[in-house]
Amino acid sequence: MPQDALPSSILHSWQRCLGLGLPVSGRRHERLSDAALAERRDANADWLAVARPYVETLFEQVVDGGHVVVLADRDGLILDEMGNAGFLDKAERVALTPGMDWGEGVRGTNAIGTALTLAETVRVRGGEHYLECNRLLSCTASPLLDPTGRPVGVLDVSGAPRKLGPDETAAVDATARLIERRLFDAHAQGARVLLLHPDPAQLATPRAARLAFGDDETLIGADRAALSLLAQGWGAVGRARFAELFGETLDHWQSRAGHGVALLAPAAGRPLSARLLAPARPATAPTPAPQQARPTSSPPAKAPAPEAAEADVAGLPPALLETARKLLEADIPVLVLGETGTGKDRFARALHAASSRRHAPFVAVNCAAIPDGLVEAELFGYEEGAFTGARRQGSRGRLREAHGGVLFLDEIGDMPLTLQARLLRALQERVVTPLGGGQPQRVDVRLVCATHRDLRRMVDEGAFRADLYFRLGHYPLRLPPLRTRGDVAAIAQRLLDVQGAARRGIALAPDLAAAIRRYPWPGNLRELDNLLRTLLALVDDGTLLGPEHLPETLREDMGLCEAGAQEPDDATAQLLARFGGNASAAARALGISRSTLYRRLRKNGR
Ligand SMILES: Nc1ncnc2c1ncn2[C@@H]1O[C@H](COP(=O)(O)OP(=O)(O)OP(=O)(O)O)[C@@H](O)[C@H]1O
Repeated sequence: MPQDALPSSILHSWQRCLGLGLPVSGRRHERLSDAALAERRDANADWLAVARPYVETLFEQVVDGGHVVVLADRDGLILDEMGNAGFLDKAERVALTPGMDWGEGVRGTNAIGTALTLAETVRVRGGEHYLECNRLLSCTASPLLDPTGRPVGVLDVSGAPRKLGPDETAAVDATARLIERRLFDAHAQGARVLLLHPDPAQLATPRAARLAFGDDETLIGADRAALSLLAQGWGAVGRARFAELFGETLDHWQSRAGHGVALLAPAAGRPLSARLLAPARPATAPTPAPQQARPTSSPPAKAPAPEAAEADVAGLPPALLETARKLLEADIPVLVLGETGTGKDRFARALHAASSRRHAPFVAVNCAAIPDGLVEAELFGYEEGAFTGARRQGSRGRLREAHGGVLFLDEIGDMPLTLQARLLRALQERVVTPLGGGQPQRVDVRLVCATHRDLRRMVDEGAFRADLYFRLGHYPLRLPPLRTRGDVAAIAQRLLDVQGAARRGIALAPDLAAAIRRYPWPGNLRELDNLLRTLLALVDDGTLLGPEHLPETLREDMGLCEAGAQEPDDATAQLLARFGGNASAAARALGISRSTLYRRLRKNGR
């Protein structure tokens, strides 16, 4: 064999097949009976349910009619296949169909079997297949590992050799990693999850590596990126303690870092930025065996701040929260700008939870919700009998209530002009004098303000005091509208997960995910979050959320109504009728996604 004529991975695979005495003409292999195949699918039901929605998306992305997308189990037995009818026929001829075994020892060098043997993404083109009959295929497969490093199955895209471009490998690999991420999330429920990356700005992106730790600080799950950052192998999972990996206990690190970004120094490798995710629900780690019980001297794990978890799912760069935290700690007022519903209030609470003042009060005042005449009394307090209607014993005022903690002035743009001067004075002098002539009181508050208004324009128009604006707006932070926060469907998926959708077997169908990506979300996170909460309240466990679950008004706004209005052609109408009008079931029977079915209906109906 001339050097470099073949990738070494293929050459070694050929040598393994030769060693097994496999004839290149192949042997006959029986298809598994329907009953046995159903049993194998049952045994793999958990990860198949996670993987299937991603397979549909991959199918839509890469498949041009000449390909199939395949899911096989960890032995290489094909469980599921999705493809265009024309190519399915071809696949059938080479037995690339459910119930057939594509392990390397049976079917020679091929993407499914060889990817499982090597535990890495593999591309096998045409003549690189060991069996002659498979040389009409070009395939890319990536093994799916659970967070302990155990292969659960394999994802494969196969087609005619000419039709596969270099992109397939990247798409298959990326989809496999997404599926593994979901397997990790399911596995790590209730555990402490650590995000890691050399660059802190990447911690909020899918590039962040992940580790999960059990109650006794043992590593119970990891992804490949995390292990490679720590120069560890899969053997560390289930064995290594946090302290062995990082030289201090997790409880200790957590008491220092909370849920903010902080540096961690791995025993091997360079320092990394890290952040602890707050679990979505109270930890339910298995009860430790008595001899493993945590020593009573170690500090108890801190209850996670729910606000921190919520800020995390909103697709905000963590650098934003970190910048705000630094301003707050330096006693510089934090001004948060953003359209309505972008999460300014939540952000302010997350900031408090991430700050050194998290155990001191967080006092929120909505300046737009208090009648003009009462804002002053509300903020500064009053002495007994200061004005008609005042409470007998007077009031301390919200500024003093926030003493030692954080005062959050929401809708600061709605504060009456007259009061702005008084607020400015209080901020400068750090003293408040209650209405009705009480003693001046010193206050120590850190200030966070928010508004959806354009304060600078208000200053130009004389509706907001310039001196107060310059006092508050040293470094305004703008929360981006939802439509510009990257993949809105991924944010929706995470919101669903936080609300327990995964536990109930509820997932987003690809066509709803696509509609969510297209829609501009004028009400931002409020609109998306409320919609998802409502859908979760309405649907049964195990539902694949599709456009049909949306309220009609939103379907119209999202432009999703026309498909139903078309006249389907006879054949498709009959098929739909056979499935009682259930488009999902009809699409599944055809091995296509529902949106492809609708597209086909529209085309044929015209
Ligand atoms: N980080 C988040 N995670 C999940 N949901 C969020 C998040 N931030 C905001 N939301 C959703 O949006 C709603 C509104 O959030 P919030 O009150 O913080 O927004 P806002 O920008 O202050 O709105 P407004 O300008 O109208 O006062 C919340 O009740 C919640 O449903």
